[in-house]
Amino acid sequence: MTGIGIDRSLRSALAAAAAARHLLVASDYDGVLSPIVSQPEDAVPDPASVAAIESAAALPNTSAAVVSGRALGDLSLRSGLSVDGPVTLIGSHGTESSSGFITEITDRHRALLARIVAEFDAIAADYPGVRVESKPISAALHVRNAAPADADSALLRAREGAAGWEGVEATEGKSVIELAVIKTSKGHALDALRARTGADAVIYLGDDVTDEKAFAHLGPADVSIKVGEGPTVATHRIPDTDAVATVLEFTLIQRRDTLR
Ligand SMILES: O=P(O)(O)OC[C@H]1O[C@H](O[C@H]2O[C@H](CO)[C@@H](O)[C@H](O)[C@H]2O)[C@H](O)[C@@H](O)[C@@H]1O
Repeated sequence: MTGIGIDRSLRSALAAAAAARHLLVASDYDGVLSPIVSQPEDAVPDPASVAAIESAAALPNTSAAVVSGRALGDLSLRSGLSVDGPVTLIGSHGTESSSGFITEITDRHRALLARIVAEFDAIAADYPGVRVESKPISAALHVRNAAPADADSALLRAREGAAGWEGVEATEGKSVIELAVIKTSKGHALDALRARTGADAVIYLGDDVTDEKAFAHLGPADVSIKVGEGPTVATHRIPDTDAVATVLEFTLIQRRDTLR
């Protein structure tokens, strides 16, 4: 793998990061390791990307992580990566880690989450194809499989209703609105990972709105890579999950060369 398919500026940024004393390779899951599909439970990762991440995590002075909006257990199940394994898994948009919740969940949080789920269930019941995903600190209203007018109405009801309740944090992503009962930030999760690993360079790949918080926490020695279309603060862009595998394999080869 020579990095064919990724542009020269990204190749040289990856090579520079791969020469760091300690490298952290971190990636989003949906839309990055796995293509976007109709049903969340059908999201299967590209085996080449997972193999490259696992191989990176096995190298000296090199750490690897997957940072996802999915619940931690679901992320482990879909990715095939163990919660206790060498690749660190972070779920719930940076709020759940393999060592437990980063923020404590109280009875008030649980009660608010139950109200959100009930509200989402009521919305979903009115629009065929709309479904609710319930997670430890949030609920997601998925509209990908609804007729366009129904999808718009369902999202509007969520925006004008529960999204405005006190203590609720709303995030919109790919055909989804998600309401969380505690503040989430993939950026803070990356900061914590950087501090824990002592990484002096971070490579992060993401495709969605919540990944922008991660990109915003990266500095000049890091490499931020947006996957697909849409506005971004990332400094590099690649088209799809095939290119993700190319980037991860190229990074692995560069890192092995550095360590040789
Ligand atoms: O942070 P990520 O790993 O990208 O997770 C973001 C959300 O991903 C999932 O939903 C998205 O992917 C589904 C499967 O491709 C797709 O059907 C859905 O339309 C997308 O919004 C997941 O279900 C959510 O919990 C994550 O927050």
